[in-house]
Amino acid sequence: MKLEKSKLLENKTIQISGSKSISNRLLILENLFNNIKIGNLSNSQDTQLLKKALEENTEVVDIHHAGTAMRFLTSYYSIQEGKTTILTGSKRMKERPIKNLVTALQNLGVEIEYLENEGFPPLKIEGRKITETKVDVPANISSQFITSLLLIAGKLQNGLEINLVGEITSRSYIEMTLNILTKFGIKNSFIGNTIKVEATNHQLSTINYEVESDWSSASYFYSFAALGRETIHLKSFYKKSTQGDSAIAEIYEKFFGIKTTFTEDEHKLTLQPIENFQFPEKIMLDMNNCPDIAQTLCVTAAALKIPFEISGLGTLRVKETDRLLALHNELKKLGTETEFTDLTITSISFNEPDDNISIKTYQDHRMAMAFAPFCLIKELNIEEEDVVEKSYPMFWEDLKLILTENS
Ligand SMILES: O=C(O)C1=C[C@@H](OP(=O)(O)O)[C@@H](O)[C@H](O)C1
Ligand SMILES: C=C(OP(=O)(O)O)C(=O)O
Repeated sequence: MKLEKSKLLENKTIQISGSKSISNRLLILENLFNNIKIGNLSNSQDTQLLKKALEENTEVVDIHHAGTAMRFLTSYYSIQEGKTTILTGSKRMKERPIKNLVTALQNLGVEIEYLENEGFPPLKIEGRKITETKVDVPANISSQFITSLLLIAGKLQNGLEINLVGEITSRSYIEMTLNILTKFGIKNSFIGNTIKVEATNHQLSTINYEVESDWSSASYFYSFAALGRETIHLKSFYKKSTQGDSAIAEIYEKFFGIKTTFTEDEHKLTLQPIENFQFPEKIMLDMNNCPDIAQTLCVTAAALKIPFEISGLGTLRVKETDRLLALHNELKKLGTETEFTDLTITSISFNEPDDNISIKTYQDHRMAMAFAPFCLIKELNIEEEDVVEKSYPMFWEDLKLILTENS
């Protein structure tokens, strides 16, 4: 996608589709408990793939790049008694770890076989009735393993007690899952490192669940507002969100002077630049709780030439691509040199951007969307633009509503 140097139009409103994370949890629960009417379901490819897999119920399921779908379905198929499922995905999915989840399910009595490499998809899953009640799960690689078990926990004969071992990563996503279980009437507790979910054999009453729009998608508009210094409105969001990425509002107010106000009746956010805002000398931030907005922030900071040191990023290396390496490579083209470890990325220097910038996206939707706001500074090309489909298929269309190609 060739993006000309553009200006941000004033006071435009963007309607963002439902949260991918919430939608994917609801689809699994809907299938297990059948008591929900979902509104504003995510239009992301990941959600569509999960929906299709659940509807078609075939023997071989290819989930492409959808990490949550891969992880959530692993537990889901584990309790489909008497059914054998082969669960596979894209080339990258076969490099994304799943061992901690598979071992937990094996310890609960499920038969799961690795069909290619030990610890990675594809998997052959023999569905079973799980009667065991306790399991240990290392919590430092991906919170999706824990959510996956939590989503089936209420359906197990005796409920489930999960002991989280080690440091807990992406904790906000575990809390989101528990919050949704509570809304469903599935009793749970999270004390210290132990999560307990009660068996839910009784009939649950039907609920209407209106999915809040996706805060990870909203993050790109915070970046546009920070660079373009015009007001943008976003719908449909709630004041108290269950999405950890809603931290973007506080982060962008503190570091980039973008104030968020909320209009209750319209579920609308207004992102308004604070006049004469004094940018910080350095941004130091732990983003372990909101890893999906780390790329957004790094590009905004790079574009504004604000030094940054972002930590808590261990999971970035095993997402759609190695996001730390991808950021390091592509920020260079914007003139920003960085260094990174397994957990951090730090800016070293800011120079002039390249003449002809062409950003590689490494099959990662967030690389494409995070770099797009740089068009407010200089024209650039975003390679393989279709990657945005994974979470935000309308992204390029929506940009047309807020940009004028006019330097
Ligand atoms: O549970 C979820 O919906 C997600 C959890 C996070 O993954 P990790 O726990 O692997 O960091 C996040 O990055 C992903 O986009 C969605
Ligand atoms: C990491 C992501 O997704 P997943 O792990 O579900 O593939 C993401 O959307 O940024």
